[in-house]
Amino acid sequence: MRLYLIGMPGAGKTTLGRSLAQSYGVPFVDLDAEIVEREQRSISELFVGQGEEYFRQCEADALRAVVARYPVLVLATGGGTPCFHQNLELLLETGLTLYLAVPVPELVRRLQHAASVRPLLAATPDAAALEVRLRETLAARQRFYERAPLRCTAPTCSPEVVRRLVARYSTTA
Ligand SMILES: Nc1ncnc2c1ncn2[C@@H]1O[C@H](COP(=O)(O)OP(=O)(O)OP(=O)(O)O)[C@@H](O)[C@H]1O
Ligand SMILES: O=C(O)C1=C[C@@H](O)[C@@H](O)[C@H](O)C1
Ligand SMILES: [Mg+2]
Repeated sequence: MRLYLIGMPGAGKTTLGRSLAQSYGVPFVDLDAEIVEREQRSISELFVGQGEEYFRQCEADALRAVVARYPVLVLATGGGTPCFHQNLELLLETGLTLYLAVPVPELVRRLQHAASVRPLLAATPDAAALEVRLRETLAARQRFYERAPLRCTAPTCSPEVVRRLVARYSTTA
């Protein structure tokens, strides 16, 4: 089975994805890392140098390549992945998608020292500006994220909790 993690920047897709994959004993792929590998440039270089549209095309291409290569994996998507190029439809058709729902104040706590390396959050000089940016972004993305059949709400999103959710879903679906 392919398990896809979606959610806002800072939701913990990479962190949780890596430990979930380890506990299932299946490959872990981070889509942002995959894009960097394919393009041989950092996410910031792609965003700033080529623009968001170019980045979104790289992201869509990388997603399709990963899905074709791995019948079984845990995939940490990028924060915007489900919102462009029919990527959400692909995720819903080819695997089980879990939305990591984390309240904005918690995202601010996690990201305030790391926003500058995230291009979409780069121009946020302080926590208040970061919070505004995150709220706007979430408002635009929620309708995509909420189509995931599974959702886990912080602070309970441990690998154990997610494994239970997946097991319950798999026996009832
Ligand atoms: N459950 C958690 N509790 C507290 N902090 C966490 C938790 N999960 C992740 N973090 C911290 O939050 C930050 C962001 O986590 P992570 O990089 O996994 O998020 P992400 O969803 O992959 O973000 P992005 O979309 O930017 O790639 C990291 O500093 C990480 O250590
Ligand atoms: O939320 C977003 O749109 C992004 C999140 C990151 O994971 C990267 O995919 C990139 O910085 C864009
Ligand atoms: Mg990540």
